[in-house]
Amino acid sequence: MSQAVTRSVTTSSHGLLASLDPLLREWLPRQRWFAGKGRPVTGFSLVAATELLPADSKLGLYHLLVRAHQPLAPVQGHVPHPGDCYQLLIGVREALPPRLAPALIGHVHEGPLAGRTVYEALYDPRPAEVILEALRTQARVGGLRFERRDEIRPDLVPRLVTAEQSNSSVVYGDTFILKLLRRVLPGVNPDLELPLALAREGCPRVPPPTAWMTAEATEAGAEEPYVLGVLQPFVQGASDGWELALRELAKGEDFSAEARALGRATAEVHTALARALPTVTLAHLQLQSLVDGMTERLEAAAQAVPALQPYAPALHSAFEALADLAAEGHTWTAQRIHGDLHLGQCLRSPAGEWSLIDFEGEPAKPLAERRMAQPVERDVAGMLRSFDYAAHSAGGPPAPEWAEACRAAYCTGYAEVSGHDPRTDPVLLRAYETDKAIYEVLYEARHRPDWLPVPLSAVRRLAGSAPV
Ligand SMILES: Nc1ncnc2c1ncn2[C@@H]1O[C@H](COP(=O)(O)OP(=O)(O)O)[C@@H](O)[C@H]1O
Ligand SMILES: O=P(O)(O)O[C@H]1O[C@H](CO)[C@@H](O[C@H]2O[C@H](CO)[C@@H](O)[C@H](O)[C@H]2O)[C@H](O)[C@H]1O
Repeated sequence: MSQAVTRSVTTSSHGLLASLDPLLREWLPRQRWFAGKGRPVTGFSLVAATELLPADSKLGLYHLLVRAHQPLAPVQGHVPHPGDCYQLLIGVREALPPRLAPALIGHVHEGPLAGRTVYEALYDPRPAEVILEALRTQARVGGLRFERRDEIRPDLVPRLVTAEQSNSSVVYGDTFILKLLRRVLPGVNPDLELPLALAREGCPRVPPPTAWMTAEATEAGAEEPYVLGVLQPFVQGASDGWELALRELAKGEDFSAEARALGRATAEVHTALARALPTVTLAHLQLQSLVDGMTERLEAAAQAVPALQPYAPALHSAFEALADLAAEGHTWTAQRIHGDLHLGQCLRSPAGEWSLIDFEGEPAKPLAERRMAQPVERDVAGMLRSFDYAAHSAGGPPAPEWAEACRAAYCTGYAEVSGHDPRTDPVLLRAYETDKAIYEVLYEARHRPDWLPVPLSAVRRLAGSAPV
Protein backbone atom coordinates (compact mmCIF):
# COMPACT_ATOMS: atom_id res chain seq x y z
CA MET A 1 0.00 0.00 0.00
CA SER A 2 2.97 2.33 0.48
CA GLN A 3 3.19 2.87 -3.28
CA ALA A 4 -0.13 4.71 -2.88
CA VAL A 5 1.66 7.71 -1.44
CA THR A 6 2.81 9.44 -4.58
CA ARG A 7 3.96 12.99 -5.01
CA SER A 8 3.79 16.49 -3.80
CA VAL A 9 2.02 19.01 -5.97
CA THR A 10 4.21 21.89 -6.94
CA THR A 11 2.53 22.98 -10.15
CA SER A 12 -1.09 23.84 -10.76
CA SER A 13 -1.91 23.79 -7.04
CA HIS A 14 -3.19 27.34 -7.20
CA GLY A 15 -5.46 26.33 -10.10
CA LEU A 16 -6.60 23.50 -7.85
CA LEU A 17 -7.48 25.90 -5.05
CA ALA A 18 -9.27 28.27 -7.44
CA SER A 19 -11.47 25.41 -8.63
CA LEU A 20 -12.27 24.35 -5.06
CA ASP A 21 -12.79 27.90 -3.80
CA PRO A 22 -16.57 28.28 -4.34
CA LEU A 23 -17.23 24.83 -2.86
CA LEU A 24 -15.04 25.39 0.20
CA ARG A 25 -16.64 28.77 0.92
CA GLU A 26 -19.94 27.03 1.36
CA TRP A 27 -18.74 23.80 3.00
CA LEU A 28 -16.02 24.92 5.42
CA PRO A 29 -18.13 27.24 7.64
CA ARG A 30 -20.63 24.39 8.16
CA GLN A 31 -18.05 22.12 9.75
CA ARG A 32 -18.24 21.66 13.53
CA TRP A 33 -14.47 22.27 13.77
CA PHE A 34 -14.50 25.53 11.81
CA ALA A 35 -13.23 28.11 14.30
CA GLY A 36 -14.31 31.32 12.53
CA LYS A 37 -18.09 30.90 12.82
CA GLY A 38 -20.21 33.99 12.24
CA ARG A 39 -17.69 35.77 10.00
CA PRO A 40 -17.92 35.29 6.22
CA VAL A 41 -15.08 33.57 4.37
CA THR A 42 -14.03 35.79 1.50
CA GLY A 43 -11.29 33.64 -0.01
CA PHE A 44 -8.50 31.17 0.59
CA SER A 45 -4.77 30.95 0.18
CA LEU A 46 -2.90 27.73 -0.19
CA VAL A 47 -0.27 26.99 2.47
CA ALA A 48 0.57 23.53 1.08
CA ALA A 49 -0.89 20.94 -1.26
CA THR A 50 0.21 17.32 -1.48
CA GLU A 51 -1.24 14.68 -3.76
CA LEU A 52 -1.44 11.43 -1.79
CA LEU A 53 -3.34 9.40 -4.43
CA PRO A 54 -3.18 10.52 -8.09
CA ALA A 55 -6.11 12.82 -8.82
CA ASP A 56 -6.50 11.37 -12.32
CA SER A 57 -7.14 7.86 -10.96
CA LYS A 58 -10.49 6.41 -9.85
CA LEU A 59 -9.93 7.76 -6.34
CA GLY A 60 -7.70 10.79 -5.88
CA LEU A 61 -6.56 12.23 -2.58
CA TYR A 62 -5.18 15.66 -1.74
CA HIS A 63 -3.80 16.83 1.57
CA LEU A 64 -4.31 20.59 1.75
CA LEU A 65 -3.37 23.27 4.23
CA VAL A 66 -5.60 26.19 3.43
CA ARG A 67 -5.81 29.59 5.03
CA ALA A 68 -9.36 30.97 5.21
CA HIS A 69 -9.57 34.74 4.82
CA GLN A 70 -12.11 36.41 7.08
CA PRO A 71 -11.78 40.18 6.91
CA LEU A 72 -13.49 40.79 10.24
CA ALA A 73 -11.05 38.44 11.96
CA PRO A 74 -10.03 39.69 15.40
CA VAL A 75 -7.19 42.17 15.50
CA GLN A 76 -4.30 41.00 17.67
CA GLY A 77 -2.36 44.06 18.75
CA HIS A 78 -2.20 46.13 15.59
CA VAL A 79 -1.48 43.27 13.23
CA PRO A 80 -4.52 42.11 11.21
CA HIS A 81 -5.10 38.39 11.72
CA PRO A 82 -4.10 36.50 8.53
CA GLY A 83 -6.98 34.00 8.92
CA ASP A 84 -6.89 30.48 10.33
CA CYS A 85 -5.10 27.63 8.59
CA TYR A 86 -7.09 24.40 8.21
CA GLN A 87 -6.03 20.86 7.40
CA LEU A 88 -8.22 19.25 4.72
CA LEU A 89 -8.16 15.78 3.22
CA ILE A 90 -9.97 16.02 -0.07
CA GLY A 91 -11.07 12.89 -1.91
CA VAL A 92 -11.70 13.06 -5.65
CA ARG A 93 -14.04 10.67 -7.49
CA GLU A 94 -16.19 10.65 -10.63
CA ALA A 95 -19.29 10.27 -8.47
CA LEU A 96 -19.89 9.45 -4.83
CA PRO A 97 -21.36 6.10 -3.83
CA PRO A 98 -24.45 6.60 -1.59
CA ARG A 99 -22.54 5.61 1.57
CA LEU A 100 -20.31 8.67 1.07
CA ALA A 101 -23.20 11.13 0.56
CA PRO A 102 -22.65 12.84 3.98
CA ALA A 103 -19.05 13.52 2.94
CA LEU A 104 -19.92 15.51 -0.20
CA ILE A 105 -18.16 18.85 -0.63
CA GLY A 106 -19.41 19.43 -4.17
CA HIS A 107 -18.99 19.01 -7.93
CA VAL A 108 -16.09 20.87 -9.52
CA HIS A 109 -16.91 22.89 -12.63
CA GLU A 110 -13.56 24.22 -13.75
CA GLY A 111 -9.79 23.83 -13.35
CA PRO A 112 -7.77 20.61 -13.06
CA LEU A 113 -10.61 18.67 -11.39
CA ALA A 114 -13.45 19.88 -13.65
CA GLY A 115 -16.27 17.34 -13.88
CA ARG A 116 -15.24 15.44 -10.75
CA THR A 117 -16.72 15.24 -7.27
CA VAL A 118 -14.75 16.24 -4.18
CA TYR A 119 -15.53 15.09 -0.66
CA GLU A 120 -14.28 14.86 2.93
CA ALA A 121 -11.94 11.91 2.48
CA LEU A 122 -11.89 10.75 6.10
CA TYR A 123 -15.33 9.16 5.60
CA ASP A 124 -13.76 6.85 3.06
CA PRO A 125 -11.75 3.86 4.32
CA ARG A 126 -9.18 3.93 1.50
CA PRO A 127 -7.84 7.46 2.15
CA ALA A 128 -7.85 6.77 5.91
CA GLU A 129 -5.74 3.65 5.17
CA VAL A 130 -3.31 5.75 3.14
CA ILE A 131 -2.64 7.97 6.15
CA LEU A 132 -2.07 5.00 8.47
CA GLU A 133 0.21 3.37 5.92
CA ALA A 134 2.24 6.56 5.63
CA LEU A 135 2.64 6.61 9.43
CA ARG A 136 3.52 2.92 9.49
CA THR A 137 6.21 3.32 6.84
CA GLN A 138 7.44 6.71 8.11
CA ALA A 139 6.81 8.23 4.71
CA ARG A 140 7.92 11.67 3.56
CA VAL A 141 5.77 13.12 0.82
CA GLY A 142 6.42 16.65 -0.32
CA GLY A 143 6.42 18.72 2.88
CA LEU A 144 4.53 16.05 4.83
CA ARG A 145 6.46 13.99 7.30
CA PHE A 146 5.14 10.86 9.02
CA GLU A 147 7.02 9.61 12.09
CA ARG A 148 6.49 6.83 14.58
CA ARG A 149 7.78 5.64 17.96
CA ASP A 150 6.23 2.19 17.95
CA GLU A 151 5.30 -0.54 15.51
CA ILE A 152 1.97 -0.30 13.69
CA ARG A 153 0.29 -3.45 12.38
CA PRO A 154 -0.72 -3.17 8.72
CA ASP A 155 -4.29 -3.56 7.46
CA LEU A 156 -6.23 -2.18 10.42
CA VAL A 157 -9.74 -1.23 9.34
CA PRO A 158 -10.54 2.48 9.77
CA ARG A 159 -13.76 4.13 10.95
CA LEU A 160 -14.39 7.84 11.35
CA VAL A 161 -15.48 8.96 14.83
CA THR A 162 -18.72 10.84 14.28
CA ALA A 163 -18.97 12.52 17.72
CA GLU A 164 -19.03 16.32 17.87
CA GLN A 165 -15.38 17.29 18.13
CA SER A 166 -13.06 20.27 17.73
CA ASN A 167 -10.90 18.04 15.49
CA SER A 168 -11.49 14.79 13.57
CA SER A 169 -10.59 11.30 14.72
CA VAL A 170 -10.33 7.94 12.98
CA VAL A 171 -10.23 4.65 14.88
CA TYR A 172 -8.18 1.86 13.27
CA GLY A 173 -9.30 -1.66 14.12
CA ASP A 174 -10.06 -0.67 17.73
CA THR A 175 -6.27 -0.59 18.15
CA PHE A 176 -5.34 3.03 17.44
CA ILE A 177 -7.06 6.38 17.24
CA LEU A 178 -5.71 9.11 14.97
CA LYS A 179 -6.62 12.68 15.85
CA LEU A 180 -6.26 14.99 12.87
CA LEU A 181 -6.02 18.56 14.02
CA ARG A 182 -8.19 20.86 11.96
CA ARG A 183 -7.05 24.38 12.77
CA VAL A 184 -3.27 24.02 12.59
CA LEU A 185 -0.43 26.27 13.66
CA PRO A 186 3.33 26.15 13.15
CA GLY A 187 5.20 25.30 16.35
CA VAL A 188 5.30 22.78 19.16
CA ASN A 189 1.78 21.56 19.88
CA PRO A 190 1.06 20.48 23.46
CA ASP A 191 -1.23 17.70 22.19
CA LEU A 192 1.92 15.91 21.01
CA GLU A 193 4.52 17.52 23.27
CA LEU A 194 2.92 16.60 26.61
CA PRO A 195 1.90 13.00 25.85
CA LEU A 196 5.44 12.42 24.49
CA ALA A 197 6.97 13.88 27.65
CA LEU A 198 4.65 11.72 29.78
CA ALA A 199 5.53 8.62 27.74
CA ARG A 200 9.22 9.30 28.40
CA GLU A 201 8.41 9.46 32.13
CA GLY A 202 6.55 6.15 31.87
CA CYS A 203 3.30 7.76 33.08
CA PRO A 204 0.52 5.20 32.43
CA ARG A 205 -2.32 7.73 32.75
CA VAL A 206 -2.00 9.13 29.21
CA PRO A 207 -2.05 7.07 25.99
CA PRO A 208 1.49 7.41 24.59
CA PRO A 209 1.81 8.76 21.02
CA THR A 210 2.52 5.89 18.64
CA ALA A 211 3.06 8.09 15.58
CA TRP A 212 2.45 11.62 14.35
CA MET A 213 2.43 13.70 11.20
CA THR A 214 3.78 17.18 10.56
CA ALA A 215 4.10 19.57 7.62
CA GLU A 216 7.03 21.80 6.80
CA ALA A 217 6.28 25.45 7.30
CA THR A 218 6.15 27.19 3.95
CA GLU A 219 4.96 30.67 4.84
CA ALA A 220 7.20 33.61 5.67
CA GLY A 221 7.64 33.98 9.42
CA ALA A 222 6.68 30.37 10.16
CA GLU A 223 9.81 28.34 10.82
CA GLU A 224 8.66 25.38 12.84
CA PRO A 225 6.59 22.56 11.34
CA TYR A 226 2.83 22.34 11.70
CA VAL A 227 1.72 19.42 13.88
CA LEU A 228 -1.09 17.79 11.90
CA GLY A 229 -2.11 14.68 13.78
CA VAL A 230 -1.26 12.17 16.47
CA LEU A 231 -1.90 8.40 16.51
CA GLN A 232 -2.25 6.78 19.92
CA PRO A 233 -3.49 3.48 21.37
CA PHE A 234 -7.28 3.28 21.45
CA VAL A 235 -8.73 2.55 24.90
CA GLN A 236 -11.28 -0.12 23.96
CA GLY A 237 -14.70 -0.03 25.55
CA ALA A 238 -13.89 3.20 27.42
CA SER A 239 -16.53 5.58 28.79
CA ASP A 240 -15.75 9.20 29.40
CA GLY A 241 -16.07 10.73 32.84
CA TRP A 242 -18.97 12.96 31.82
CA GLU A 243 -21.12 10.03 30.58
CA LEU A 244 -20.28 8.00 33.67
CA ALA A 245 -21.01 10.84 36.08
CA LEU A 246 -24.39 11.52 34.49
CA ARG A 247 -25.23 7.82 34.51
CA GLU A 248 -24.46 7.50 38.23
CA LEU A 249 -26.37 10.69 39.03
CA ALA A 250 -29.41 9.43 37.13
CA LYS A 251 -29.34 6.30 39.31
CA GLY A 252 -28.92 8.42 42.45
CA GLU A 253 -25.48 6.83 42.96
CA ASP A 254 -22.52 8.37 44.67
CA PHE A 255 -19.51 9.03 42.38
CA SER A 256 -16.94 9.92 44.98
CA ALA A 257 -14.83 6.76 44.63
CA GLU A 258 -14.38 7.55 40.92
CA ALA A 259 -13.78 11.22 41.73
CA ARG A 260 -11.03 10.19 44.11
CA ALA A 261 -9.48 7.95 41.43
CA LEU A 262 -9.65 10.90 39.03
CA GLY A 263 -7.87 13.08 41.59
CA ARG A 264 -5.14 10.43 41.83
CA ALA A 265 -4.88 10.20 38.04
CA THR A 266 -4.61 13.99 37.70
CA ALA A 267 -1.89 14.10 40.34
CA GLU A 268 0.03 11.29 38.61
CA VAL A 269 -0.01 13.30 35.40
CA HIS A 270 0.96 16.53 37.15
CA THR A 271 3.85 14.98 39.06
CA ALA A 272 5.18 13.34 35.88
CA LEU A 273 4.92 16.64 33.98
CA ALA A 274 6.76 18.43 36.78
CA ARG A 275 9.57 15.87 36.47
CA ALA A 276 9.65 16.01 32.69
CA LEU A 277 9.47 19.74 32.02
CA PRO A 278 10.66 22.89 33.79
CA THR A 279 8.79 24.38 36.73
CA VAL A 280 8.96 28.06 37.65
CA THR A 281 8.16 30.25 40.63
CA LEU A 282 5.46 32.85 40.20
CA ALA A 283 6.02 35.94 42.28
CA HIS A 284 4.30 39.31 42.43
CA LEU A 285 4.83 40.44 38.81
CA GLN A 286 3.78 37.16 37.20
CA LEU A 287 0.80 36.88 39.53
CA GLN A 288 -0.26 40.39 38.66
CA SER A 289 -0.31 39.53 34.97
CA LEU A 290 -2.28 36.35 35.72
CA VAL A 291 -4.80 38.40 37.73
CA ASP A 292 -4.94 41.02 34.96
CA GLY A 293 -5.84 38.29 32.47
CA MET A 294 -8.63 37.02 34.74
CA THR A 295 -9.94 40.56 35.21
CA GLU A 296 -9.94 41.26 31.48
CA ARG A 297 -11.79 38.03 30.76
CA LEU A 298 -14.40 38.93 33.39
CA GLU A 299 -14.91 42.37 31.87
CA ALA A 300 -15.20 41.01 28.34
CA ALA A 301 -17.65 38.29 29.44
CA ALA A 302 -19.79 40.78 31.38
CA GLN A 303 -19.99 42.95 28.26
CA ALA A 304 -21.06 40.01 26.13
CA VAL A 305 -23.45 38.39 28.64
CA PRO A 306 -25.46 40.99 30.60
CA ALA A 307 -26.71 38.34 33.07
CA LEU A 308 -23.17 38.31 34.47
CA GLN A 309 -23.06 42.03 35.27
CA PRO A 310 -24.75 42.05 38.71
CA TYR A 311 -22.12 39.58 39.97
CA ALA A 312 -19.06 41.25 38.45
CA PRO A 313 -17.99 43.30 41.52
CA ALA A 314 -18.18 40.26 43.81
CA LEU A 315 -16.31 38.11 41.26
CA HIS A 316 -13.59 40.74 41.02
CA SER A 317 -12.96 40.31 44.72
CA ALA A 318 -11.81 36.70 44.13
CA PHE A 319 -9.08 38.04 41.83
CA GLU A 320 -8.20 40.94 44.12
CA ALA A 321 -7.70 38.52 47.04
CA LEU A 322 -5.11 36.69 44.91
CA ALA A 323 -3.35 39.93 43.96
CA ASP A 324 -3.28 40.90 47.65
CA LEU A 325 -1.59 37.63 48.61
CA ALA A 326 1.03 38.20 45.91
CA ALA A 327 1.59 41.75 47.11
CA GLU A 328 2.27 40.34 50.60
CA GLY A 329 5.12 38.28 49.13
CA HIS A 330 3.38 34.92 48.67
CA THR A 331 4.78 32.87 45.75
CA TRP A 332 3.41 29.89 43.80
CA THR A 333 4.95 27.09 41.77
CA ALA A 334 3.92 26.76 38.14
CA GLN A 335 4.46 23.83 35.79
CA ARG A 336 3.06 22.40 32.56
CA ILE A 337 -0.52 21.26 33.05
CA HIS A 338 -3.35 19.83 30.91
CA GLY A 339 -4.88 23.25 30.38
CA ASP A 340 -8.49 22.31 29.54
CA LEU A 341 -9.36 19.57 32.00
CA HIS A 342 -12.95 18.46 32.51
CA LEU A 343 -14.83 15.17 32.89
CA GLY A 344 -15.12 14.76 29.11
CA GLN A 345 -11.31 14.57 28.87
CA CYS A 346 -11.11 11.56 31.19
CA LEU A 347 -11.57 8.01 29.87
CA ARG A 348 -12.25 5.03 32.09
CA SER A 349 -11.31 1.61 30.72
CA PRO A 350 -13.58 -1.37 31.45
CA ALA A 351 -10.91 -2.42 34.00
CA GLY A 352 -11.50 0.85 35.88
CA GLU A 353 -8.26 2.59 34.88
CA TRP A 354 -8.50 6.32 34.15
CA SER A 355 -6.63 8.05 31.30
CA LEU A 356 -6.50 11.75 30.52
CA ILE A 357 -6.68 12.82 26.86
CA ASP A 358 -6.67 15.96 24.69
CA PHE A 359 -3.69 18.03 25.83
CA GLU A 360 -4.31 20.65 23.14
CA GLY A 361 -5.25 23.28 25.75
CA GLU A 362 -7.87 25.89 24.88
CA PRO A 363 -7.67 25.80 21.06
CA ALA A 364 -8.59 29.49 20.68
CA LYS A 365 -5.45 30.59 22.54
CA PRO A 366 -2.02 31.06 20.88
CA LEU A 367 0.39 28.11 21.26
CA ALA A 368 2.86 30.14 23.35
CA GLU A 369 0.17 30.89 25.90
CA ARG A 370 -1.04 27.30 25.94
CA ARG A 371 2.53 26.12 26.62
CA MET A 372 3.14 28.38 29.60
CA ALA A 373 3.78 26.91 33.04
CA GLN A 374 0.76 27.41 35.32
CA PRO A 375 -0.28 26.44 38.85
CA VAL A 376 -1.82 22.94 38.99
CA GLU A 377 -4.88 24.51 40.63
CA ARG A 378 -6.02 25.60 37.18
CA ASP A 379 -6.61 21.96 36.11
CA VAL A 380 -8.04 21.11 39.53
CA ALA A 381 -10.52 23.99 39.23
CA GLY A 382 -11.58 22.70 35.78
CA MET A 383 -12.47 19.33 37.30
CA LEU A 384 -14.23 20.87 40.30
CA ARG A 385 -16.36 22.88 37.88
CA SER A 386 -17.11 19.72 35.93
CA PHE A 387 -18.56 17.90 38.97
CA ASP A 388 -20.75 20.93 39.55
CA TYR A 389 -21.79 20.91 35.87
CA ALA A 390 -22.81 17.27 36.09
CA ALA A 391 -24.85 17.92 39.25
CA HIS A 392 -26.79 20.60 37.38
CA SER A 393 -27.19 18.75 34.05
CA ALA A 394 -28.44 15.26 34.83
CA GLY A 395 -32.07 16.08 34.10
CA GLY A 396 -33.36 15.94 37.66
CA PRO A 397 -33.15 18.68 40.30
CA PRO A 398 -29.61 20.00 41.00
CA ALA A 399 -27.63 17.71 43.29
CA PRO A 400 -25.21 20.02 45.13
CA GLU A 401 -24.35 17.43 47.82
CA TRP A 402 -23.38 14.94 45.12
CA ALA A 403 -21.07 17.55 43.57
CA GLU A 404 -19.64 18.52 46.97
CA ALA A 405 -18.80 14.87 47.77
CA CYS A 406 -17.07 14.47 44.38
CA ARG A 407 -15.16 17.72 44.74
CA ALA A 408 -13.86 16.73 48.18
CA ALA A 409 -12.99 13.18 47.08
CA TYR A 410 -11.17 14.50 44.01
CA CYS A 411 -8.96 16.77 46.16
CA THR A 412 -8.34 13.93 48.62
CA GLY A 413 -7.23 11.64 45.78
CA TYR A 414 -5.05 14.39 44.37
CA ALA A 415 -3.35 14.91 47.76
CA GLU A 416 -2.78 11.16 48.24
CA VAL A 417 -0.53 11.03 45.19
CA SER A 418 1.05 14.47 45.06
CA GLY A 419 1.29 15.31 48.76
CA HIS A 420 -0.40 18.63 47.98
CA ASP A 421 -4.06 19.15 48.80
CA PRO A 422 -5.39 21.88 46.48
CA ARG A 423 -7.79 22.98 49.23
CA THR A 424 -4.80 24.30 51.19
CA ASP A 425 -4.64 27.19 48.71
CA PRO A 426 -8.27 28.34 48.74
CA VAL A 427 -7.60 31.83 47.36
CA LEU A 428 -5.86 30.51 44.23
CA LEU A 429 -8.41 27.73 43.77
CA ARG A 430 -11.32 30.14 44.09
CA ALA A 431 -9.75 32.56 41.61
CA TYR A 432 -9.30 29.77 39.05
CA GLU A 433 -12.78 28.39 39.64
CA THR A 434 -14.21 31.86 39.17
CA ASP A 435 -12.17 32.37 35.99
CA LYS A 436 -13.41 29.02 34.62
CA ALA A 437 -17.06 29.71 35.49
CA ILE A 438 -16.81 33.06 33.68
CA TYR A 439 -15.28 31.32 30.64
CA GLU A 440 -18.15 28.81 30.75
CA VAL A 441 -20.76 31.57 30.87
CA LEU A 442 -19.32 32.99 27.66
CA TYR A 443 -18.93 29.54 26.08
CA GLU A 444 -22.52 28.56 26.82
CA ALA A 445 -23.92 31.95 25.73
CA ARG A 446 -22.20 31.44 22.37
CA HIS A 447 -22.60 27.74 21.80
CA ARG A 448 -25.36 26.27 24.00
CA PRO A 449 -27.61 29.04 25.39
CA ASP A 450 -29.87 26.45 27.07
CA TRP A 451 -26.94 25.50 29.29
CA LEU A 452 -26.25 29.05 30.48
CA PRO A 453 -28.04 28.53 33.84
CA VAL A 454 -25.43 25.89 34.75
CA PRO A 455 -22.38 28.19 34.98
CA LEU A 456 -24.57 31.08 36.11
CA SER A 457 -25.56 29.14 39.22
CA ALA A 458 -21.86 28.69 39.98
CA VAL A 459 -21.31 32.39 39.40
CA ARG A 460 -23.96 33.14 42.01
CA ARG A 461 -22.32 30.74 44.47
CA LEU A 462 -18.82 32.10 43.83
CA ALA A 463 -20.09 35.66 44.13
CA GLY A 464 -21.44 34.78 47.57
CA SER A 465 -25.15 34.91 46.66
CA ALA A 466 -27.50 32.15 47.76
CA PRO A 467 -26.78 28.91 45.86
CA VAL A 468 -29.52 27.61 43.59
N1 LIG B 1 -6.98 7.02 23.31
C1 LIG B 1 -8.31 7.01 23.16
N2 LIG B 1 -9.03 5.88 23.31
C2 LIG B 1 -10.37 5.85 23.14
N3 LIG B 1 -11.09 6.91 22.78
C3 LIG B 1 -10.43 8.07 22.60
C4 LIG B 1 -9.02 8.19 22.79
N4 LIG B 1 -8.64 9.47 22.53
C5 LIG B 1 -9.77 10.12 22.21
N5 LIG B 1 -10.85 9.29 22.26
C6 LIG B 1 -12.25 9.63 21.93
O1 LIG B 1 -12.25 10.63 20.92
C7 LIG B 1 -12.92 11.81 21.39
C8 LIG B 1 -12.21 13.05 20.86
O2 LIG B 1 -10.88 13.13 21.34
P1 LIG B 1 -10.23 14.51 21.75
O3 LIG B 1 -8.76 14.31 21.92
O4 LIG B 1 -10.96 15.06 22.95
O5 LIG B 1 -10.51 15.37 20.45
P2 LIG B 1 -11.03 16.87 20.25
O6 LIG B 1 -9.87 17.77 20.57
O7 LIG B 1 -11.41 16.90 18.82
O8 LIG B 1 -12.22 17.09 21.19
C9 LIG B 1 -12.89 11.70 22.91
O9 LIG B 1 -13.98 12.35 23.51
C10 LIG B 1 -12.95 10.20 23.13
O10 LIG B 1 -14.29 9.77 23.12
O1 LIG C 1 -14.55 20.87 23.36
P1 LIG C 1 -13.59 21.10 24.50
O2 LIG C 1 -13.21 19.87 25.25
O3 LIG C 1 -12.38 21.87 24.07
O4 LIG C 1 -14.33 22.04 25.62
C1 LIG C 1 -15.36 22.97 25.35
O5 LIG C 1 -16.62 22.31 25.35
C2 LIG C 1 -16.99 21.70 26.61
C3 LIG C 1 -18.37 21.11 26.43
O6 LIG C 1 -18.34 20.07 25.52
C4 LIG C 1 -17.03 22.74 27.72
O7 LIG C 1 -17.20 22.06 28.96
C5 LIG C 1 -18.26 22.45 29.79
O8 LIG C 1 -19.32 21.51 29.66
C6 LIG C 1 -18.95 20.17 30.04
C7 LIG C 1 -20.20 19.33 29.89
O9 LIG C 1 -20.62 19.30 28.55
C8 LIG C 1 -18.46 20.14 31.49
O10 LIG C 1 -18.01 18.84 31.85
C9 LIG C 1 -17.29 21.11 31.67
O11 LIG C 1 -16.90 21.13 33.03
C10 LIG C 1 -17.74 22.49 31.23
O12 LIG C 1 -16.62 23.40 31.29
C11 LIG C 1 -15.69 23.45 27.81
O13 LIG C 1 -15.78 24.48 28.80
C12 LIG C 1 -15.35 24.06 26.43
O14 LIG C 1 -14.06 24.63 26.48
